[in-house]
Formats: sequence, C-alpha cells, structure tokens
Amino acid sequence: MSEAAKTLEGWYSLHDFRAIDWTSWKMLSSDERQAAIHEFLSLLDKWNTTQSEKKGSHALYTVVGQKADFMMMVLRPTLEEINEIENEFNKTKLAEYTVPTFSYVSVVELSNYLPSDQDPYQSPEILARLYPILPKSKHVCFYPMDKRRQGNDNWYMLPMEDRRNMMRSHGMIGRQYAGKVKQIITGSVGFDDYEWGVTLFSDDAIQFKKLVYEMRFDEVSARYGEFGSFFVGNLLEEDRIAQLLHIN
Ligand code: VOV
Repeated sequence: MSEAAKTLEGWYSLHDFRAIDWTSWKMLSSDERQAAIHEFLSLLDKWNTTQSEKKGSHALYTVVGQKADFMMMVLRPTLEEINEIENEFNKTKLAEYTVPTFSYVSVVELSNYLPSDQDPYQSPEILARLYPILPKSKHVCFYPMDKRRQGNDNWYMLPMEDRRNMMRSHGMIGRQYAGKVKQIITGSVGFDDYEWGVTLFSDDAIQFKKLVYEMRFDEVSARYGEFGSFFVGNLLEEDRIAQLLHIN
C-alpha cells in the first residue's frame, strides 16, 4: 500500500452559487427590494464582525456567464456554523429571489508533500494558510478537481516519493505566480463530489488562464488532473450590491 499524505485541516468552507430570479425580483416594489437588500447587508455586517474577530472569513463575487450570478464563499471553524450560515441566508428575503445553482463543501487543507521540520501549529505562516482571511482581489476563479485513478494512471498507487517529486514541481510553477495569484486548496474527500476545491484570487483575471494553462503541462496536472466546472467572477463590494440589484 502507498503511504497516504498527511494533511492539516483548517477552517471548513462553503462555496454557494446563486442565480438571481430577475423576473420575480422585478415584480417587487422598490421598497420591498430596498428592505431585502438592507437585510442582506445586515447579514454581511454580522459576517464582517466574525471576520474581524478572526473566527472565520467570507468573500462575495459576481459570477460571469450563465452558471450563476453571484457566489458566497464562507469559512468557519465548524461544519455546524457553515450549515447555520447557509440556513440563515436561505431565510432572508433576497434568498427567495435566488436559485441555487451549485455548492461545494470542503475544508482548508495543507499536505506534507513539501515537508518542514517545524511544528505546523506553531508556525504563523501555516496558521495563516489554514485560517485565511480571504483577500479582496478583483477576481476569483473556482473549480473542483480530482486526481485520476485509472489504469496505469492511478495517483493513489504511486509511491510517496514520486508524488512528492511531482508536487515539488507543481509548487515551483505556482511560486512563479507569487504576488499575482493567491490559491486556497480545500479538501473535500468524503464531503463533496470531487477531491479538492481550487479557489484562486487575483487582480488580473488573465493570470488564472496563464497559471492553469501552464500547470496543464506539468505532470501532476497533465497526467493526473481531472476537473469539474470552472467559475470565474468579479469582486462584489458591499457598496455595489444595491447597484447590482437595482431595477429602473
Ligand atoms: C498560485 C499558485 C500555487 C502554488 C504556489 C501551489 C503550491 C502547492 C503546494 C506547495 C502544494 C503541496 C503542499 C500543500 O500546500 O498542500 C499544493 C497542493 C495542491 N495544489 Fe497547488 N499551488 C498553486 C496553484 C494550484 C492550482 C492552480 C491548482 C489546480 C491544478 C490545475 O492544474 O489546475 C492546484 C491544485 C493543488 C492541489 C489539488 C493540491 C493538493 C494535492 C494533494 O495531492 O494533496 N494548485 N499546491
């Protein structure tokens, strides 16, 4: 049997994708729409307080294309809190005018492919990666992925050393994007339909394309990567929410 990589887990994560039901939303009076927006902003206020206390983090992005209109990514210490947040949003007025289009449940994950001698829970860098405050980058890119388990291409039957070498090469490509793309890898084995969620943040959306393309030529992605749907979007600042939902 091959040796399993050891993983460290941080905050639980929910990616919640919604389409807006514009037809119904337009039928509300302007006052009703204002009240719904106001209620949603109060919910975000609450999440901002949690974030400032470093008990979680969240990000709000519009999604380009027909897969969704916006995405909420929420990080919390427990799966119960993730579930509560989901229900809390679903009880808002705004939620009545949204249609869920996709969701992803996972947990922030780091592996020991690139070993370090430190006690990970004493390292501020590692703690910052396990419990990240999500950046306010202009763009987000999200997709779920697997490592292939087929015929001769079975990641899970490779010796640790081969996997480590491939992950080292993966990390070297990624490092060239330092300062341009921030990645958050969340593990979802046992939680959702793929093995990982990949969330990328950047101020320049073209960097997503360049990074993902370059990685396609690297063995771990070229031979073993299998990908779900890709979502790409733009930062939805709180002061733009009213504008997004505004009807003339
Ligand atoms: C922005 C750049 C970037 C950087 C610097 C980076 C580095 C690293 C390091 C050092 C490590 C290993 C240790 C750890 O930290 O866990 C990883 C781990 C991982 N990665 Fe990565 N990755 C990046 C970016 C990055 C991208 C764009 C993708 C998607 C791949 C693609 O083809 O579309 C990805 C995937 C993953 C996955 C699924 C894992 C877990 C694999 C496993 O088997 O456990 N990743 N990654």
